[in-house]
Amino acid sequence: MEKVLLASRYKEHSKLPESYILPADRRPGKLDFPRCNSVPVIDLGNGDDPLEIVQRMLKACQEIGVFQVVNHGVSEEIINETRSMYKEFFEMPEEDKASLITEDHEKQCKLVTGSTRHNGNKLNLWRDNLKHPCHPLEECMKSWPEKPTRYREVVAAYSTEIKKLGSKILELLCQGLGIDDSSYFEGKLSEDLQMSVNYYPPCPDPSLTLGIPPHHDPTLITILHQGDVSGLQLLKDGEWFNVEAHPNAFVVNIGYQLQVISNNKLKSCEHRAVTNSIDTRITIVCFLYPASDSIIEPVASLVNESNPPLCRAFQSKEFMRNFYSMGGNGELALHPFK
Ligand SMILES: O=C(O)CCC(=O)C(=O)O
Ligand SMILES: [Fe+2]
Repeated sequence: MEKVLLASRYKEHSKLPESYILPADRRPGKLDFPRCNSVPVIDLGNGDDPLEIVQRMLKACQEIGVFQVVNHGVSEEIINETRSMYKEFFEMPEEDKASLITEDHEKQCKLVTGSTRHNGNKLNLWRDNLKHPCHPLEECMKSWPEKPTRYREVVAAYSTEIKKLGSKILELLCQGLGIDDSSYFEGKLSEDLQMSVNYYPPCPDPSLTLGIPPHHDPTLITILHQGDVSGLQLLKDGEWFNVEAHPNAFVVNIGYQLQVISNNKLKSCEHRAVTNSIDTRITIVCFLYPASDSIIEPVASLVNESNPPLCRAFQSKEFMRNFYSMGGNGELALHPFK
């Protein structure tokens, strides 16, 4: 347990523990990265022309694979309640969280250390993370934390709202891709929702460590709330950029499986999380996945002579297995299906 909660335990210390110092070629180094001006903030609820919304989304997904949404329909009250509940959760005494720390792969709800395997190397990362599935809701809730006492009620409401927002975004992307069947992503293809909440305490030397190393999300889409502390960075043209924190916005990332379905028309972006020395940062990340036995393949109408199919059809779970064994690299995970 000592190892697991190290990041939050070291919160008060002035020096970064050795075990968190990354090899020189993996450190973020300088910290004053510029903001990425091409991540648009798209207003979903202000009566803007739906066609224009779809075009802006599509452009962002083609160029960088990330956009932010405001007026998204998830109430401020639910967001604030969820954020304050998670702050309380991560700051509870360790004995209240001990039962969630487990190596047991069968356990659905897990509090894990910042340690991760990435490209075969074990790295210690400056974060604590709580993960659990949210679908089917009633069933999954039984495995969720019992403390804070309002946990299950709050997260059930939050995840239900995020699921609705996810459907709305997928419907708009479906239009943007010109897929005739507007319900293409409904049902099994967007059935699974995983909650993953990151707690990054202030870090004594953010230039030497990372919160999360560079990766693509293996999802359909990811809907992330970063509150008012930035730290999410994306790689564009070989350089890192900050995604500006808008407290009312959700960041939407195109996941690798959606890149495949769109036959490369929508791009999944490589991103990472950096730490800072002043503010605790909490990010609430909802991963929208296809059901594990869904068939993933490029949409037929997006395949033609100049855009040959990226790969053959596969089951979502086959891709996920590869993705994890390839250290979070989407391109390598897709290779066996080429
Ligand atoms: O916390 C963040 O800003 C990034 C989180 C992320 O990329 C992830 O959980 O996959
Ligand atoms: Fe991610």
